Amino acid sequence: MDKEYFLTKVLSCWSSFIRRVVFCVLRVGPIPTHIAVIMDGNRRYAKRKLLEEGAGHDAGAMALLNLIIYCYELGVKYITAYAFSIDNFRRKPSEVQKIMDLLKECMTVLAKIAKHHPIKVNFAGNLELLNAELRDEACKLMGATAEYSKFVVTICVCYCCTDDIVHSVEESCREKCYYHSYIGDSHDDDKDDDDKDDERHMINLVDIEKNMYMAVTPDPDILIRTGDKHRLSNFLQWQTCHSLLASLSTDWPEIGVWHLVKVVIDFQQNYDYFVRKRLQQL
Ligand SMILES: CC(C)=CCC/C(C)=C/CC/C(C)=C/COP(=O)(O)OP(=O)(O)O
Repeated sequence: MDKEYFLTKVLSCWSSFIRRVVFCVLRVGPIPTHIAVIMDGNRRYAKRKLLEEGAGHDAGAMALLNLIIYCYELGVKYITAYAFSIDNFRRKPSEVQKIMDLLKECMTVLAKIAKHHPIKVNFAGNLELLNAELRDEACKLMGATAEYSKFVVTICVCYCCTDDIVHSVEESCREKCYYHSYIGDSHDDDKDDDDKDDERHMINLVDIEKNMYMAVTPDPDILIRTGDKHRLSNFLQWQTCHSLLASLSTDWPEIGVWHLVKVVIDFQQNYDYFVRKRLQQL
């Protein structure tokens, strides 16, 4: 056997063994239910490594797939990734095309994984903005994995949180208008009935949250942003008001298992806060 191949195999078995041991130890404490990620720093990584720009996105896609596997092994139930914002359409056409090609490749890989593991795949965002072929692929994958619930991967494409809010308010208005025209106005003079009627026509928090693209997942416990930037970039700001923000200086393609471990330890050290906030929301 080739010596180099043998050494790589031994190292990979060893690191997978260490990872499993560390995950066992982490599982003694609370494990976050939902981790969301802003994958920043792909182009800077490519530049630093003297690679073509697209190679940074390739490495970023690989890093995402690895993180999905680590989260699955650790027992995190939901992972959500910001793959492409509506604003990203303003980037160079070649870069937009590169990310769309990677999206297609990721769909193929996730579809293969879902054949052997109960993984549900969601795409959140305005999918109307995708080309028809990608949109069909996305819908097919969502349909094929809809029954699974053990582990949920959500890829945010053509997504912006402000767009999600506007879309949800529009959807809620449509529902209420439908209700209004279907039930009809009450014509009696009873003030109590009128007040109840008004309430039924008003949009409330439950309507808005129910109609958001992200309604398929609970709010994230942790939001990780790489690339040494400390902003939300229009990603899940509605859903992250009580989330732990982990801003990492590493570029996305270099995120690894030890970053995940560190972030989860941070979550465990702040766990009382999350429990308190959750109880207040009930
Ligand atoms: C599912 C899927 C398609 C994932 C793989 C591709 C991937 C990592 C997409 C992220 C795209 C993006 C616009 C990242 C922002 O960082 P940037 O690249 O603009 O980095 P910079 O801050 O260095 O410019």
